[in-house]
Amino acid sequence: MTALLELRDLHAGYGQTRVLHGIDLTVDAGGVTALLGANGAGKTTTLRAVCGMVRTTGEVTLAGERIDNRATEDIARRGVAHVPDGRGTFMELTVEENFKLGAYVRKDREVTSDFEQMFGYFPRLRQRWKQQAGTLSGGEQQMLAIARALLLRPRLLLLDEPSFGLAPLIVQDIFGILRQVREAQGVGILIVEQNANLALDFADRAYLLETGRIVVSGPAQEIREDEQIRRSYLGY
Ligand SMILES: Nc1ncnc2c1ncn2[C@@H]1O[C@H](COP(=O)(O)OP(=O)(O)OP(=O)(O)O)[C@@H](O)[C@H]1O
Repeated sequence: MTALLELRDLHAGYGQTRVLHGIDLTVDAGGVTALLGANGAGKTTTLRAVCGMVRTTGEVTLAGERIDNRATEDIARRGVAHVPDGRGTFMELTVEENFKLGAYVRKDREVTSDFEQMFGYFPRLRQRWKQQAGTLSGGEQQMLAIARALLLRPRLLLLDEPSFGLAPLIVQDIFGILRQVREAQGVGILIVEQNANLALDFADRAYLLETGRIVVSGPAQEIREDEQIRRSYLGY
């Protein structure tokens, strides 16, 4: 399979604080890669590094093209959509306005049919169309954030803890939809999750990050079935 995203010897940090110390990671085209690790390991920073929100050294390659240290907007135009932790929706705007912002970089006329496609995935968003995003439930906000990212028609979707703070049934719903999206749109996904079980179930490939370094990597299924890895790193 061709690599969609490749990180090679990636270093990143904030000012004097170095957070990532040489990460190698791959997302296959149409594949799902999970990035796991304890609080503060550098998972969010890795996603930020991919979409140009922190300064990096090393290589970030999207479908064979270097994107490291480009502007965030330029990276978005090349097909990278980011659903940050805290959802990244515009809380004071309505669902409709958030949808329109999601599609803002698109110049084609198919946006309206993509709105319909999003309603197919997330019927509740149609019912909440004129509602302010800040007044939606946590699950609806996560759905809106994912829909908004998908309206970019990304090649790569970066998801930062999509299950955070949500009830188990909603989480199941959202992951069910992510599976459909992956099949229907062939989008590659890099997902950060505290819920290792959930992420390993969803992903084909996984990496375990510890204080800015990858300590375990491999097929998600193998990691899920490895009792020693589970006990040492995942705490279950
Ligand atoms: N804007 C920032 N300025 C300075 N340090 C930061 C900033 N953001 C994160 N850090 C530091 O970088 C380190 C890694 O943080 P990061 O958010 O990437 O970890 P994480 O693995 O995503 O953790 P969590 O699961 O808690 O979100 C932490 O020590 C954190 O304090």
